[in-house]
Amino acid sequence: MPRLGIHQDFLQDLIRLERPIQQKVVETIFKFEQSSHAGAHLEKLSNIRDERFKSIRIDLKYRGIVLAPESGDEFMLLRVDSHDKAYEWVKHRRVSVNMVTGYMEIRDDAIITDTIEGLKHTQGETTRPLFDHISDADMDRLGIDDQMLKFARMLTDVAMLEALDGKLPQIQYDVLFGLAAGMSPEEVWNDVVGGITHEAIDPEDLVAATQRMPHKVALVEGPEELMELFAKPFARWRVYLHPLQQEAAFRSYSGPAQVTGGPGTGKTVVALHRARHLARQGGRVLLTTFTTTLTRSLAESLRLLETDDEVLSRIDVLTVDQVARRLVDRHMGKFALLRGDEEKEIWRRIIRRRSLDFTEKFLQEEWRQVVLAQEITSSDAYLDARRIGRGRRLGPLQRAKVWRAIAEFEQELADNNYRTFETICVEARQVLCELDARPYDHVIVDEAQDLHPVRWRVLRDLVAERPDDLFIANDTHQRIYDNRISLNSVGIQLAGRSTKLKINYRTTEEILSWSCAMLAGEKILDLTGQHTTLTGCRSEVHGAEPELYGAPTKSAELTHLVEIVQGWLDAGVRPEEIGVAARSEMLAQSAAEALNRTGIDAGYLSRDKDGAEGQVRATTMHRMKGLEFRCVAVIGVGANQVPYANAVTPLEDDATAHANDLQRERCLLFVAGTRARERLHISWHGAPSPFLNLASR
Ligand SMILES: Nc1ncnc2c1ncn2[C@@H]1O[C@H](COP(=O)(O)OP(=O)(O)OP(=O)(O)O)[C@@H](O)[C@H]1O
Repeated sequence: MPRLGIHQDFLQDLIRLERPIQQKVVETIFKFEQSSHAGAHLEKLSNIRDERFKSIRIDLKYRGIVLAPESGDEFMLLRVDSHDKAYEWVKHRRVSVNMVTGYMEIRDDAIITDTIEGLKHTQGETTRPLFDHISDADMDRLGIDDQMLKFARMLTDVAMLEALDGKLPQIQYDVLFGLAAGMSPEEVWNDVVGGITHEAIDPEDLVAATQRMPHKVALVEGPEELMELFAKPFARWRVYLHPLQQEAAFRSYSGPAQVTGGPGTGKTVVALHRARHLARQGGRVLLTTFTTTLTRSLAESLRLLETDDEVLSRIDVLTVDQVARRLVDRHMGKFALLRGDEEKEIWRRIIRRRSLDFTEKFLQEEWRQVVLAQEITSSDAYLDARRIGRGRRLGPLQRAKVWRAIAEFEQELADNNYRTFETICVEARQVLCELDARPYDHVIVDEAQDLHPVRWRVLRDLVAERPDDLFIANDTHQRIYDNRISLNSVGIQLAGRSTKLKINYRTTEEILSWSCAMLAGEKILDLTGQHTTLTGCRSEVHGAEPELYGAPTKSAELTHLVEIVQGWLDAGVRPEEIGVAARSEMLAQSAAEALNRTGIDAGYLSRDKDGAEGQVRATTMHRMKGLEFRCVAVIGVGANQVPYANAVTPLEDDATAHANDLQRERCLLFVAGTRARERLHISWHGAPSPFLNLASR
């Protein structure tokens, strides 16, 4: 039976077709696949450059362009358009096989030849060629063929290259784009070309070329799946993975491994595919992340990816705290969870009783960031402990006083059978030590950059040390809490098992580069303690520049927000595709109220509550982490709100902590901005945040 696949590079055009035409495309594809003789559906085209292109009738007016190899049953749908436009598109197109990657490529031959001719006449002596630092040998090694080399050598600026996007063979375009963006040939090789085929390449064998690139061709299973692909283009990740994503998700690792990459590069997608892959092989998998909001979103995506209940039943999607709590509940009996306000009250009592010159926030953090993080259980160990980034310096006497306060706090927890999330984790490890077998075969962690060391230790103990035990998706540029750890310190050695993704699939290049500028110059460390950067992280989609707006007052800012959101809704964006983020809960709630007052249905996203269908989502910047929206408004980005003064240690108390806190606030704004797929609106009242000046410089 013939099969008609869809090439990913052309899917976007199919998605833009009107719904009734999409429906007819679906019917055509399935009629084609059910026929015993595919040729009967295909029509020969005259006066075209490459006769392997055929046409298929969609209806009276529309035609599809199909690539039909000389032999075999695998066909590929490339384009659907009105009769004349479809013909115009295919007239000068040529298909070839790249002699380095072995992949099939399609180009508009006429436009490339004409451009080369045109450039011959316009070239000045003084303009420096764009690629004069790249040798022919490197170009050849990266798969640039003769025609493209001629073209590349004539370019003097990247805009000339971008003008031909969609007309050039896609991977060669990406190679040139990467080199023009300053990537070295090695980086381009690793990131774009992604490997070399060791088979002999036959330039005429399109079937073999197509088989080498399964990630580029979707063979959809049935009409429903295809219609869904059209309706939810952002679910494309289910069928197409970049070769690096593919490699990271399906490889077998000899121990813990990680996938890193800037925002929107598909780390969560890799984590989801890996969870399914390991569960399909029979493993018990924990897919875990930071917040319950994120576990709900992961569970939803997982159900899109896998429909087999038996496979799904082998994957638990839980936060680390939920897993730890289950273990402690089951094996240690009931306890009372200490609420945040109750904990503060205990610290306050201790401070009063002991007449201490510390705030309850300081003691709380000292307990979490030093004592629990380093598993300190004695006064001597605390006196010797490293307190990097803890703000206020403590002399020996003060340390002794703090330790007494902490010991009293821990005693009070024990006496009253109280637990905090962190102490539950500590006890969960004791439970795990005594179990005969570990509960999971594989643990997959998403948004791992923010986990506290006590949670990392639980994760380490949930699975025995074995191949494919831990898989960690993270981006430390998006670290928004105070947990700077090195994995080595919690017994997790990556030993180079690491993949870095660079193509952003979520955000436009305009939004991405604006957001990245906010972190320029910041020294960010990865989970192994090495310096990491966002260099090379890029998007291939372009759109509007982020909009910035300063209002005189908070109420004027909210009025403007309502207008912006209304504008997006009027343009056809669905309410749940709009996110509003603020630094404080209060402002995010005010935004939801302001929208509701004008008749726009908006809901506040909290720990326990997602927004409902048909509602604009408003929430804190923290809670935006890991989510995405078509349009995002980040509000309250004023000098008095971002950075948030209470979250920043004064410079005079501790310069390191001060710098760390400022960096974290910057990362927070970066996270909020990079949630936007198409439109980003940033506003403030009063003076703008100093971070914005830096970002727009
Ligand atoms: N191979 C792909 N093809 C098409 N879309 C993709 C692909 N990989 C990821 N995406 C889409 O890109 C967006 C971002 O993916 P994902 O959330 O996995 O990125 P991330 O790296 O985890 O992001 P962040 O760190 O910012 O939370 C999603 O809409 C996802 O569906």
